[in-house]
Amino acid sequence: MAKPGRAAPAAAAAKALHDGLVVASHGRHCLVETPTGERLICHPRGKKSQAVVGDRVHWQASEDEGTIEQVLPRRNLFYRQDEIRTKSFAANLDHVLILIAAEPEFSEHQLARALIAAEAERITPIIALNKSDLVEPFERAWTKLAPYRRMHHGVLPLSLKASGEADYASLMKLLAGKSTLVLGPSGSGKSTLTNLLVPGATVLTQEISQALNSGKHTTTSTTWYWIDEARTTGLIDSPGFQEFGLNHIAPMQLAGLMPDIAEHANDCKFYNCTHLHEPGCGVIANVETASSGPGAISASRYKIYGELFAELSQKRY
Ligand SMILES: Nc1nc2c(ncn2[C@@H]2O[C@H](COP(=O)(O)OP(=O)(O)OP(=O)(O)O)[C@@H](O)[C@H]2O)c(=O)[nH]1
Ligand SMILES: [Zn+2]
Repeated sequence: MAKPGRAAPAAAAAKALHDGLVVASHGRHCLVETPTGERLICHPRGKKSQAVVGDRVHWQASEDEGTIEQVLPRRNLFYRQDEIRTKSFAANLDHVLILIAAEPEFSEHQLARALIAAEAERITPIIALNKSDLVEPFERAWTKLAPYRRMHHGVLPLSLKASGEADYASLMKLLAGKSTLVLGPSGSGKSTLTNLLVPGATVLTQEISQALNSGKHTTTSTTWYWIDEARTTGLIDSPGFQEFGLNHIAPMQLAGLMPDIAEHANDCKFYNCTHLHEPGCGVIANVETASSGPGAISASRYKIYGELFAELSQKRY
């Protein structure tokens, strides 16, 4: 039997805290990557501090798996919240890339909601419109996106299937050295994009979800991929773009989170203007009309503002 004094260094080694990055999560299990690139399954310690993809953690070894001892402070957390639950997508993001396509037709509401959620966490949104090879539907979608092309950083046109190489270059200009969450409705080309940027991503995802769920076939969970070998550019894939709940946002915050509306929200007569009906409202005065010039707030964006304001005012606490 080892003398008590001898056991101390081994016990200390087992208790050592290591740095890690959460690269996938399934239920309460996570896949954690070490600074040298090894990956291991970790479980949270107790009920608190559920880690999400993108989290930096301190973990401790326990046999061949690990325990997450601490989730380090996050710089942001991208999530949606409806009446029933909160769903966290990922933490510590530089960008949210919203991928929509000429076909199937995208929902402007959904797009506006995702942009507001990104803005609320100070994450730079990038909008990309895929399938530019489908000329007519692309033209229609491009026109519908006019207010969005003037905001944020414009809209990036893509044709992921037809001109992958050129798209790879234009995407990498924006994404290099950053961590980016990809979101988009079904059929917009998310898998095509992920496989273009990370060849073999689909296979990797299957392996990860099997590891996290003891080999059972599961729906894909949120997964972090490295685009480059040096592991500086991260791409995060996440299922689920429907029902983008914004219950965590107060109605009076909304205008500030919609850049085209925010631009005029300081020109109102009343400091607590809701921009819905007040006289002397800078927003209402700038909503596009038949005779308004460029730079006006689009009627569809103002309508979405009103609908969201009503929805968020009704929420129950
Ligand atoms: N015409 C055209 N089709 C494309 C383009 N990019 C992707 N597609 C097609 O669009 C369909 C959907 O692409 P996916 O990459 O599977 O889309 P997804 O967003 O992953 O879809 P889900 O798996 O349903 O979430 C596929 O049939 C692709 O081949 C493009 O640039 N042009
Ligand atoms: Zn106003």
